[in-house]
Amino acid sequence: MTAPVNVTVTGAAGQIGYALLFRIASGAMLGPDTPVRLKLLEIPQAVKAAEGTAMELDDCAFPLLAGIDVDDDAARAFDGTNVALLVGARPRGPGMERGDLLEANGGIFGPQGRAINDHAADDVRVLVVGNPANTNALIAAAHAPDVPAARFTAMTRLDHNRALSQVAHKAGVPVAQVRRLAIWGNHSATQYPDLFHAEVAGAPADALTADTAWLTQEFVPTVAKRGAAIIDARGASSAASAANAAIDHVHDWVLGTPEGDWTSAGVVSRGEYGVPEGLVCSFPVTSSDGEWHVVEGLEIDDLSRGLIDASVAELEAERTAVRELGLV
Ligand SMILES: NC(=O)C1=CN([C@@H]2O[C@H](COP(=O)(O)OP(=O)(O)OC[C@H]3O[C@@H](n4cnc5c(N)ncnc54)[C@H](O)[C@@H]3O)[C@@H](O)[C@H]2O)C=CC1
Ligand SMILES: O=C([O-])CC(=O)C(=O)O
Repeated sequence: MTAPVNVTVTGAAGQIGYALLFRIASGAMLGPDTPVRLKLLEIPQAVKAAEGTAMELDDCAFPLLAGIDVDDDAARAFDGTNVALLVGARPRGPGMERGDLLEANGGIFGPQGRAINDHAADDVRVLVVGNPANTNALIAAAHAPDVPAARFTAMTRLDHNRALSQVAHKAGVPVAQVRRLAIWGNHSATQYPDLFHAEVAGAPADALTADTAWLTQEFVPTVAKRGAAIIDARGASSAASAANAAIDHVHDWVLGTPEGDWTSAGVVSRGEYGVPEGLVCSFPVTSSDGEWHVVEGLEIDDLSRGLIDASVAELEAERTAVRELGLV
C-alpha cells in the first residue's frame, strides 16, 4: 500500500475547513489510490472545535484516511507535511476589500512559512487560501529560504471556476465545453478574467470578446466582485466553493492538467508577461510532473494589457505595504 501523504490544513475549525477536510479524506484531492494523514492546525481557542471535526472525520470511516492529528503548534503541524493548505486567517466582512486584511492576517504567514521551511517534507507544496492570498503567499515564501519559491502558490482557482460558469451560462453550453480561460493578477477586485484565448465548444470565444460592453461591464466585474456578492447574499464569505477550488488546485498540481487545457493559479513570477519577479501573480498555467508552468507566448491585446497591469500594480503596492509593516 502507498505511504500516506501528509496534508496540513490550517484554520481547520473554520467554515472552509469544514467543507474541505471531508473531501480531502474521501480522496477527491489526491485521487482514489492515495491515503492521507490529516494534520490540523488551529489557534488554541479553536482546537476543541477542530477536535470535534476530527471526530466526525473518524465517524465517516474513510478508507483512505490514515490518521488525524490536531495541534496548535505550527512546528508539529507542519512536521513532514507534503501538502500544506494555509486557510487559517480572518475572512472579510461586508464593505471590506481583501487587502484590508493585510495587517490582521499578514502576521500569520511569516511564522508559518518559517515552520514549513524548518519542518515540512522536501517535496512540500503550499497553497495559500487565506486573504489577501497572493501577498500572504509572498510573505510565507520569504520566510522559507530553503524551499523552492515555486512551491508557494495562492488560490485563484475559485475565480477561474467562477469565470468558467459565467461563460457557460452566457454561451448556453456545459461548463466542460469552456476551456483556456485565464485569471491574471491579484485575487482581488482588480483581477482580470481573460477570454481572449478561450474556447467555447471547440471554437474561439469571438462572439463573447466582440461584445465589449458585456465583457467589460458585466463579465469582468461579475467575476471580480463575486466574493463580495456571496458575502452580501450569504452573510458570510464563500466556503464550499472555496474548498472546492482548493481541491481542484492541489489535484491538478499533483496529478496534472488535462491535455490541451490550462487553469489559473497564483505562482511566483519569474518575469513572465512583464510581471515583476517575485510577485505572486495569477497566470494561465498547466501542470505536469508536479510543477506549474506558466503558459507562455500568448498575445496580449491592449485592453487585456491595461487590466493586467492595473492588477499587477496592486500586487506591487501590497508588497511595498508588507515591507513597510516589516512582514517580509
Ligand atoms: N483565495 C480564495 O479564493 C478565498 C480565500 N478565502 C479566505 O480564507 C480564509 C478563511 O476563511 P473561512 O474559513 O471562511 O474563515 P473562518 O473565520 O470561518 O475560519 C478561519 C479559521 O482560521 C483559524 N485561524 C486563525 N488564525 C490562525 C492561525 N494563526 N493558525 C491556524 N488557524 C488560524 C480560526 O481560528 C478559524 O477557525 C479567509 O482569509 C478568507 O478571506 C475565502 C474564500 C476564497
Ligand atoms: O471575497 C472574499 O472575501 C472571500 C474570497 O476570497 C472569495 O470569495 O473569493
